[in-house]
Amino acid sequence: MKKYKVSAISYLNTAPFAYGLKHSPVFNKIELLYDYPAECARKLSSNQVDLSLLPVGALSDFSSFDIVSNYCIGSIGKVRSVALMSNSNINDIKRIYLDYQSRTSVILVKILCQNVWNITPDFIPLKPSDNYKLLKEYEAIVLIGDRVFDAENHFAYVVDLSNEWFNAYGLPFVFAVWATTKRLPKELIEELNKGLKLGVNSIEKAVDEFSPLSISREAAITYLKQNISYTLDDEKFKAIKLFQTLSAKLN
Ligand SMILES: C=C(O[C@@H]1C=C(C(=O)O)C=C[C@H]1O)C(=O)O
Repeated sequence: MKKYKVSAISYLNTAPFAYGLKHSPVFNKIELLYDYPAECARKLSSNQVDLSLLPVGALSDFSSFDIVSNYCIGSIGKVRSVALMSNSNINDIKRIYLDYQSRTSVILVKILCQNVWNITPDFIPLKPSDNYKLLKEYEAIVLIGDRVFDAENHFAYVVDLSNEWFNAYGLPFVFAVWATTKRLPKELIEELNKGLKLGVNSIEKAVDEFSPLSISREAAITYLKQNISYTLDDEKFKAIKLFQTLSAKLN
């Protein structure tokens, strides 16, 4: 039987989903791939996979798609793992390096610069080989995922982008949704969602299976339970809409 290819995010925040899928009947029908978010988007748009945990910032790449789950990678207030880091105050930042792994947070930071902080820095893509420890004064970096757990210790200023969004708009934030460009069987989608549900209810076990874990087991559990919000509810759909409206208005 042909297996459906699924591109999931390789970070700790997706560990519960991966755990749930691996320990459910749906795992016989899928091949689970682990990619960084920008790759999840690229693989879906180039037809290399059937389903992705798709960064919301990449939704505009697709003329049509279906969101197939009421689970997502979201947050309500502080997310911890999506940060603007620098050694100078926000108002003094002249240049922001943008994580090549991200499609959503690199847009979110531009929305915040334009609408909330009122600053106009230059934006420069960060290369995989760049070393964030060499950042100059007046420069900042947006990083996402587990690398933030180490990087945040090297900077005087760490701004949580999801928290800034929450304070400005009073809404949760959605980083990625389960999306497809194909017509997938209803039964597969149902089984997928059962797997995702199992995962969201098995956070401790998901952490124990995830490696390498770059923070303590307790910190990982707290992060997944308190910072990541997995349900895609009406408020989160509102947030996606606002994000899309504001990104269309970027200079
Ligand atoms: C919460 C996070 O959100 C991530 C950020 C994304 C992006 O910026 O494109 C996409 C998916 C999420 O994994 C994180 O990476 O820590």
